[in-house]
Amino acid sequence: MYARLSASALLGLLSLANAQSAPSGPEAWDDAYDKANAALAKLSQQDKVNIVTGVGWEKGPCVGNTPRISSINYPQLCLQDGPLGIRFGTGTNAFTPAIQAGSTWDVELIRQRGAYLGAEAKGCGVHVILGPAPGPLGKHPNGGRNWEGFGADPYLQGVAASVTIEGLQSAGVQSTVKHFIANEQEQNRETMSSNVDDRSMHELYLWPFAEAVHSNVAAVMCSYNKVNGSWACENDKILNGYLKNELGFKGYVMSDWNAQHTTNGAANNGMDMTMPGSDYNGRTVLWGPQLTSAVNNNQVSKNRLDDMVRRILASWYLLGQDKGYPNINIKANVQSNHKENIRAVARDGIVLLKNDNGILPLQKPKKIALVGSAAVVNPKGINSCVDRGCNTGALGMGWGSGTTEYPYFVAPYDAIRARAQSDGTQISLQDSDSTNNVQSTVQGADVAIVFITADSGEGYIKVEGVNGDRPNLDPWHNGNDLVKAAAQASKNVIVVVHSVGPIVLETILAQPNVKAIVWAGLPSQENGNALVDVLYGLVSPSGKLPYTIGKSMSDYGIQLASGNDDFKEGLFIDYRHFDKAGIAPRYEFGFGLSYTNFTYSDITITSTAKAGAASGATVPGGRADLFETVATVTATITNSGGVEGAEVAQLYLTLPTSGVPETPTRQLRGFAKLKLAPGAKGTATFNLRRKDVSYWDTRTQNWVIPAGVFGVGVGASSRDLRLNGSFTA
Ligand SMILES: OC[C@H]1O[C@@H](O[C@H]2[C@H](O)[C@@H](O)[C@H](O[C@H]3[C@H](O)[C@@H](O)[C@H](O)O[C@@H]3CO)O[C@@H]2CO)[C@H](O)[C@@H](O)[C@@H]1O
Repeated sequence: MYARLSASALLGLLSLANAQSAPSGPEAWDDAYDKANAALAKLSQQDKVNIVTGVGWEKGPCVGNTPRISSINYPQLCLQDGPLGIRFGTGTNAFTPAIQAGSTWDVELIRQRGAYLGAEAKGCGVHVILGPAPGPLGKHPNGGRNWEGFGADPYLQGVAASVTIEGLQSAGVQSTVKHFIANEQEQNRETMSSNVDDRSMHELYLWPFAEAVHSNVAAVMCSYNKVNGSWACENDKILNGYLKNELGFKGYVMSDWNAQHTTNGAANNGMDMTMPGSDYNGRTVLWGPQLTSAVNNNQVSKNRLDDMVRRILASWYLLGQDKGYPNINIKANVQSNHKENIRAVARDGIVLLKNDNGILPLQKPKKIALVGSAAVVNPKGINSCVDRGCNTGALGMGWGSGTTEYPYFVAPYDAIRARAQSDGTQISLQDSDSTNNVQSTVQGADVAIVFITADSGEGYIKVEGVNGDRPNLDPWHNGNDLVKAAAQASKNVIVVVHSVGPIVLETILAQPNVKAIVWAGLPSQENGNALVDVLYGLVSPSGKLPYTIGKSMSDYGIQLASGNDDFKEGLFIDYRHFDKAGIAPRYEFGFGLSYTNFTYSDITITSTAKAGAASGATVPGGRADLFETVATVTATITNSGGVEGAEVAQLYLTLPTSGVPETPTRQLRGFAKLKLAPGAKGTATFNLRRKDVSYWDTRTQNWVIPAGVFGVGVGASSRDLRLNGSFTA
């Protein structure tokens, strides 16, 4: 269980004071279901079919729409992307992408991000926001849509998705967690089968969805791919088996856009709403009149249709959307002060990877050289590429349906120039990626800051030959050569990386004059401001990597599937693979430097964990006792350096080996971010729930706490465990 933290908590709590409280607890649904049942009794069969069928692609104000049902005052329902903002909005913000939010490891900042996005959605009359997206989980370091989620670990994804949903729904908006499930790559996503074993499904891919259901998420979006041979949107095992029965999901399942394949298969196997209701040409419609015929012919039961409608109406009532919800206006001006959260997430997600001789923070240099096209704003305009489908100028997010329009964009050059003016620093700028002029740009500068990028996105857009997933982990635009050229001309090179995911840094690290690497991730509209905050030491960097940076792509031990994917790596993705294979990463999962130092001391462990299987009633998310605390670990963190900073203390658990099938060496099971003044101490508290100390037993189909000794490691990264202890179950 994650621990609550002090960094940003106050800001978050103050800003949420006016928000509605999020629906919580299993009882939250009871009242909603009573209302839904009363409304259902007033509906004709045609009304019911209308509630479950989108009106067709581009036939309404939102990316997804269902018709108004006046007899129960049910509105034209508006479903809109996405995970970081209101797609196609003009008076909205472009929130920081989820991968950057994951990189902050700051629970309250992430919750606030959700609440602010929810407030913007509600202000636009959007009933259903299509996010968050903890699927893909990130098993492929080059997966095109990984940046839409929070990082390559189910626990981190689960915590971040949960608090995002709680934030969104506290604003009165229905949240949709997606893409369900095992949609890990863009290549062939609409034809392939993800063949996943039962244990990996539970311990990796289903985990964040279970946490989302536990947070009472209103909707789940089924994905394009097949799962173990049948389409995700008509897959009885995953929709009825896992989601509705095992996890006790009370909301509704909507299709990804055009992910439905058959009328009856989808209806009879657990899908509840079809989106957008037609294909992109408006020709093929699988529900609507077809569903009516199927019900009239008894191919789909009336009970099943009622169940779909009841789930959709219950979610609408759960969020209180039956009372005074704003009219739909995607163009409403709803930005408020939300850019403060966007800057904070962009800044606190920056990971300092290298800082030789304390070159950072900058101390009023006389002259700075800025090198690279990513230093400046896209010269064609900040929103010139549809769904951000280009990598031109400074990078703020990946591309695809999970993007939104930027209301403004502060590029690194804009923010550094403003700071330089007040410091009296001279700036020379090269806003191209050509190596020819680097020497002259850099000449006479105290430091040269080189900007490099890597981009990816959704497969319906191709950017510079990339069809969504990246073909390699190299920087784009000749980034290695650009850094080399700068390092030949300057003794003090700082590399700033804006990237959707890992880049292989070996060429860059081979340049002795590269003194610092600032992993600035995907900072959205506050790109430059966030960077200046860190470069100049207005804050100490406090982000930690939400994925592993390997020394080569082959070190990840995984390749995109060209046909079906048998998920042969099982549980061993990202750091779990590096640990098992004994491969030293370049920068490990959870790594990040600071301008100060933290020392770890005084670990305490108390446990009531007893070996055995989970039991008890099913609540949203699974059996009730899975969410009960069975062990508590505390550690003292001291800021032993000279400046204020925030540390993300991480807890990794090692299960007993005897009697348990092969399990990763260690797995993240808790984290706490503590903001500490120089000399100050704080306590990181990790509450481990039954689920956190269990494995999925495929034989008994249950979570089991194994008998034996559990290893507990607490530290600054997955490979820097400063305190160790154990407990026995
Ligand atoms: O937006 C809702 C969900 O849609 C999926 O992405 C789709 C995206 O929204 C849509 O704009 C895009 O449409 C293009 C279509 O694929 C292409 O064939 C046609 O030529 O052009 C269309 C317009 O650009 O299709 C996307 C799916 O392929 C997302 O997966 C999901 O996450 C969104 O929430």
